[in-house]
Amino acid sequence: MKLLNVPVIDISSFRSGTAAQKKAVAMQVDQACRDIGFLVIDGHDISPEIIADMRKVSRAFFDLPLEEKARVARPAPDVTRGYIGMEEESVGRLRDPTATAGDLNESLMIGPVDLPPAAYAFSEAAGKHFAPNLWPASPEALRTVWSAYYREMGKLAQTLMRIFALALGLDEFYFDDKIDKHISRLRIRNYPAQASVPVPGQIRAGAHSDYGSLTILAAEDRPGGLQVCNAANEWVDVPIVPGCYIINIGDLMARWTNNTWVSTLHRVVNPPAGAGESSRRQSLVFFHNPNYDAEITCLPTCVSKDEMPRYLPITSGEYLRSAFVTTQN
Ligand SMILES: O=C(O)CCC(=O)C(=O)O
Ligand SMILES: [Fe+2]
Repeated sequence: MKLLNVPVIDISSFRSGTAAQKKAVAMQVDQACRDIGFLVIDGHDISPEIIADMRKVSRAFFDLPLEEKARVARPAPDVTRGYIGMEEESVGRLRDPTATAGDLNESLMIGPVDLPPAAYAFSEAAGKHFAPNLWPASPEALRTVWSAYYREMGKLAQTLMRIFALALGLDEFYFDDKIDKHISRLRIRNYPAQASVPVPGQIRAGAHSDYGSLTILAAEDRPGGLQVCNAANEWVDVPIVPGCYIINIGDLMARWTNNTWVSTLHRVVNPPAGAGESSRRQSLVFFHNPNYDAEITCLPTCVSKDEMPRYLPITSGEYLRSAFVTTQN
């Protein structure tokens, strides 16, 4: 029986357990990634303080007047840095070109905070994956807090990729050298309370799947939250468990696994009319992406000898570049 709801998995015994305990965690993760593409993890070691600091400085940024926020506006559609205002993007448009209403959130986004050597980071193949970050002048602490959080997310993503490797029957460290110069993005989304009724079809974030290897999301339990489309084609709420992260795999991981794992559609729905100020919601979203020169070629354990892989090999950087250009997300 396929999982139709998102499971909660404690990964602490992967970090400190025996080989058998690590394998047991990996097997649970494998089932979640095959069946629904989402899991909630407990037992990560990210401190509650850094999450609270992230929430505080990010909220202070979104509370600034629009002119201030616009000083760090995204410089061009294919540069995934900076501020994107309310209704400026529609993440559902790629799958549904009739989804013309803009999403009811605003966001601020950064890329890598520690650069690899210039010859690698600024080569032609690197494209804009190491474009400079646009740091707002206020709040002053944002840069330090966000940089520290980005680094923490990179470490947690490495642990998750090790779990993924075991789950896929590979050596635990299989992905390590493919993610040691990762081109991940950290994006904080602010979903304000809704003072007026949205236009038909307009929601907080339209139905989409993520692009990269995996996403690490700290959500908030507020009216108008995250839903995932399960294997029975029903929208189910993703559980918000205090202190836990929501993890999902992206399209690149599905491709890497030859669709053994699923990158599922998800969306953020509106709060009920009149829900009031308590429906303001903030998401800390870390989109993990492998090194730009990592070859995304069908994993050896995801295809049998007499079968052809479904996809041609492509580099992570080229795959993501074309996804950003298509959707301007
Ligand atoms: O805010 C959320 O809960 C999810 C946001 C999301 O799916 C995304 O940013 O890709
Ligand atoms: Fe998403």
